Amino acid sequence: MLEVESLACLKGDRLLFRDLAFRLQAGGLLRVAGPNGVGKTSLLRLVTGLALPEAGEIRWRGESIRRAREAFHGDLLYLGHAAALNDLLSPLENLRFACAAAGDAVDAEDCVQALQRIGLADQLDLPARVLSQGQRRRVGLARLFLSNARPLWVLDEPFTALDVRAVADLAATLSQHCEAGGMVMLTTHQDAPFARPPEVLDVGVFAC
Ligand SMILES: Nc1ncnc2c1ncn2[C@@H]1O[C@H](COP(=O)(O)OP(=O)(O)OP(=O)(O)O)[C@@H](O)[C@H]1O
Repeated sequence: MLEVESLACLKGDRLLFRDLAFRLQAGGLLRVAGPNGVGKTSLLRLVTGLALPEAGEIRWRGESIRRAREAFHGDLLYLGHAAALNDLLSPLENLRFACAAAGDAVDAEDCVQALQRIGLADQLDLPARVLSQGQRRRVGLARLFLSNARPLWVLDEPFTALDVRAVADLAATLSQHCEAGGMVMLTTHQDAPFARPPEVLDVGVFAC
């Protein structure tokens, strides 16, 4: 379980939010909501340990993520809002590099299958610089198919630039991960056809 208590976030000299709290249990799907600039991405960066909170505590399986950092990161998949691709490399090379950097032992065939499932069968070997925005987004999302062993998925705007069919497919993939006992925390400004409606955490409620 992911537990967040009394969280406060400082950006520069501005307190974005404080006293933010929530729990995410096995099978849970949490949508982080709120207007532009309220602090949704900032919250995800705190929860993933990429940034430090001004106050508060984040626990994973009952342990502070600061103390149990390695175990936490082994259980976590974080996809940021920008597709971090090397434009000179192909989708296949980018995906293999991302998996290797995260310490996931996946072979080339696994990566090919993941890219085919995400709809990039015809773009496997093109340089990433020629991909459309939606295709770039899909390269990052292909990691979902290689990350079932990681229970906690934290995704920043995963639906951005996807077409209607891809939005539906992604919503189904996230729903399946939750049904299998995983957890998903995501930001999005659009509705998606999840199997069950997500819980909503409105960051605006905690804004300063
Ligand atoms: N150094 C700084 N000083 C003051 N405010 C800052 C500083 N850095 C970032 N901010 C503010 O912190 C907030 C961070 O926004 P964040 O990206 O977390 O918002 P968001 O809710 O994800 O927005 P969006 O919906 O647009 O993606 C923004 O309002 C931004 O202007």
